[in-house]
Amino acid sequence: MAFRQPEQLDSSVEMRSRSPSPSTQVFHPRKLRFADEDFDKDSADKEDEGESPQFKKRPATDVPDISMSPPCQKVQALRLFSTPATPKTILTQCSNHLSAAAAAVNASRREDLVRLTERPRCLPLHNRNMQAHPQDTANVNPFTPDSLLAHNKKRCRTQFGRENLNVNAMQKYLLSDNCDDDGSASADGGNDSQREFSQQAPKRLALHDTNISRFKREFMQVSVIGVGEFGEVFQCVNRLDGCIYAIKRSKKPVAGSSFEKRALNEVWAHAVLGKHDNVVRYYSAWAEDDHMLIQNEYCDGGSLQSRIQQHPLGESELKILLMHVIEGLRYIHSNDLVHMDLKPENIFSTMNPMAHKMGGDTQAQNPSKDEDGDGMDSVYEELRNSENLVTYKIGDLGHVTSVKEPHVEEGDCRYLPKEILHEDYASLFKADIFSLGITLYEVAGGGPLPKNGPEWHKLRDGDVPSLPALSKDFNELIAQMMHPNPNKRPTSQSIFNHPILSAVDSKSKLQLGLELTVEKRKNEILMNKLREAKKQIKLLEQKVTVLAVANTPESLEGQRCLRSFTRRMRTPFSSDRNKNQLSPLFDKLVS
Ligand SMILES: Nc1ncnc2c1ncn2[C@@H]1O[C@H](COP(=O)(O)OP(=O)(O)OP(=O)(O)O)[C@@H](O)[C@H]1O
Ligand SMILES: [Mg+2]
Repeated sequence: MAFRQPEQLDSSVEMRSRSPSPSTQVFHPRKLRFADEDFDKDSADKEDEGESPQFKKRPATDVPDISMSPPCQKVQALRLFSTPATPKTILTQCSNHLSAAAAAVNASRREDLVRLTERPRCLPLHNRNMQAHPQDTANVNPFTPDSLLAHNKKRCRTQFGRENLNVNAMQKYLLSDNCDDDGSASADGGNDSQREFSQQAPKRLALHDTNISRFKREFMQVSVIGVGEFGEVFQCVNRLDGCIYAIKRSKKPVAGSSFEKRALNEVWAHAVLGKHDNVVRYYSAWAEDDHMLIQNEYCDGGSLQSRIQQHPLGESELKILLMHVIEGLRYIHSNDLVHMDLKPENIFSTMNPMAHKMGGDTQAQNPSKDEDGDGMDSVYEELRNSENLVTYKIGDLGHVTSVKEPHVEEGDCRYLPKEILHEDYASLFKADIFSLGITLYEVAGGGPLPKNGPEWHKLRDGDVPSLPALSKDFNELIAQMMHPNPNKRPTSQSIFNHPILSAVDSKSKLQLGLELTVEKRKNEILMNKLREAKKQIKLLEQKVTVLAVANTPESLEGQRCLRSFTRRMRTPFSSDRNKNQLSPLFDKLVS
C-alpha cells in the first residue's frame, strides 16, 4: 500500500534532513500529491502484487480528509524511492527493514517494475558496442534547439531522442538536408543517414564508460559551498586558468543506476541553457568514480535562501529579483523548456556584476578609454568593490524538462501548484510562474511556506494574503502568478513587460546612486577635456593669426591643421592615434 507512516508523510523531514553527511541522510520525499481514490486503488493493486512491503495500508479510519490532507507520495515515486539506485532512497533505512537476501530479490523485482513504468521509455545504460569504441560516440542532447537537430520533427525525434550517435552518422546527418518540412527525408543522402541512425543502438553513452579523473588534477578545492538533496557543491580554483568555479558532485555514484538519467538531464539542460546572464553558466561536465560532476559558474552571493536569512526583501529588491529571474525564465521558456524546481534555494546571486557590464558598455562606446587614462578605472573599481549590486541567476537545472515531451519529476511540493501534483502537465510554463510567484511571496515575508495542510491549500485556492510591506500592485501581481487556474497566470513575457518592472522602478536607490556617481564622474572628466581643448584651440588661433600675417607656406599648413584639430575636438574622446599625428605640428606651431 502506498500510504506511508505519518512521520514519513511529514515532508518537514525533507527540510530538516539536508545534511552533508550521507550517513545522516534522511528520506526526502519529493514526488508528492494529495490522496485520491485512484491513488488508493492503484496503491492497493500494487500491494496485492506484493509491492512496497515496507508500507502498510492504513485503516480506513486513518485516511485523512482529502481537502486537508498533507501531500502523499505517488505510487511511482514509491517505486523510485525503493529503487536502490535512486538518491531519494535511503539504503540504510531499507537495510534496517529487509534482510540482505530479501533486498536482493526486491531489488531485481523493482528494477523490472521501473523498467516497465519509466516515462517516456527506459533505456539500458550500458552499451557494449560503445564500450568497444567509446571515442566515436556522443549523446544527443534532447534539449538542443530544434534548429540544430530538428527535434520537433516526429521522424527525427524517434530516431534521435535520447540516443547516442557515432561520429560518422553525426557528420552525415549534420551535412545532409535530411528533414524537410513534412518531416520526411528530403534526399537520398538524408535517407541513408537516417537509416544509419535508425540502425544505431538507441542507448545513451554510459557514464560508467566515460569515467575520467579530472577533479583533483585540474581543480584545487577551496571549500564546500552547498549541499542539496542530490549533490555537494565545492568552490574550486582551476589550476590552469586560475578562475573560481562551482563544481557540483553527485552525492552518490550515479553511473549504472536509475538515477543516471537525472544526472545527465541536469548536464543536458545546463549545456543548452547556461548561456544567459540570468541562468547559472555552464562550463563542463564529466563522470569520475561513477559520480557526475558539473563545472558551473561560481555565484559569489550564494543562494536566495541564504540572502533572506536575516530579513525579507523589500519591494525594490524584489523588483530586481523578479526582473532578473523572469529574464532567465523567459529564456528557458523560449527554448520550450521548463525548470520545474524554482525556489529560493535554486536561485543564486552574483554580486556587483554591473561593474563589469558598465565597464564593458563604456569600453564599447569608447575604445580608447584605457589609453586616454580618463580616470574611469577608479570608478569601475569602486563599483566592483560595492557589495550591493546583485544579479540573480536560476540554477539547479536537474528537473528541467521539455514541454514537447514532458518527463516531469516534480520538485519541492512547497513551491508546486496543485495541477502538477495531480499530474496535469498541460500548462507547464505556468507551473514555473506559480513557483516564482510563491517564491516572491516567501522572500517578501510570507514564509516559511507550508508543506501541507489547510494553509498549503489556501495558497493554491486563490487565498493569498496581502503582504503589508508590499504595494497593492505587487501584491496583485503575486496573487495573479499564484492563480489557481494556470491559464489565468501571466506568461513570463507578460511579467517581463509588466509596468511594475519598468527600468527605473526596478533599480534600488543605491544602484541609482552609484550610476549617478559614475555619470557625474564621466561628466567631470569630459568637462576637463573640453576646457583643455578650448585652451589649445585658443592657443592655436593665436599662432595661426601670427603666421597668417607672415603668409608663409607654414601658415597655410597651420590653418589646415587648426581646421582638422577643431573638427576632432568636437568628438570628446578622440583617439590617441589622431592626437599623435597632430602633436608634432602642434608643437611646431606652439614653439
Ligand atoms: N554555482 C553555484 N554557486 C554558488 N553556490 C552554489 C552553486 N551551485 C550550488 N550552490 C549552493 O549549493 C546548494 C546546492 O546546490 P544545488 O541546488 O544545485 O544542489 P541539489 O542537490 O540539486 O539541490 P536540490 O536539493 O534542490 O535538488 C545551493 O543551494 C547553493 O547554496
Ligand atoms: Mg537545489
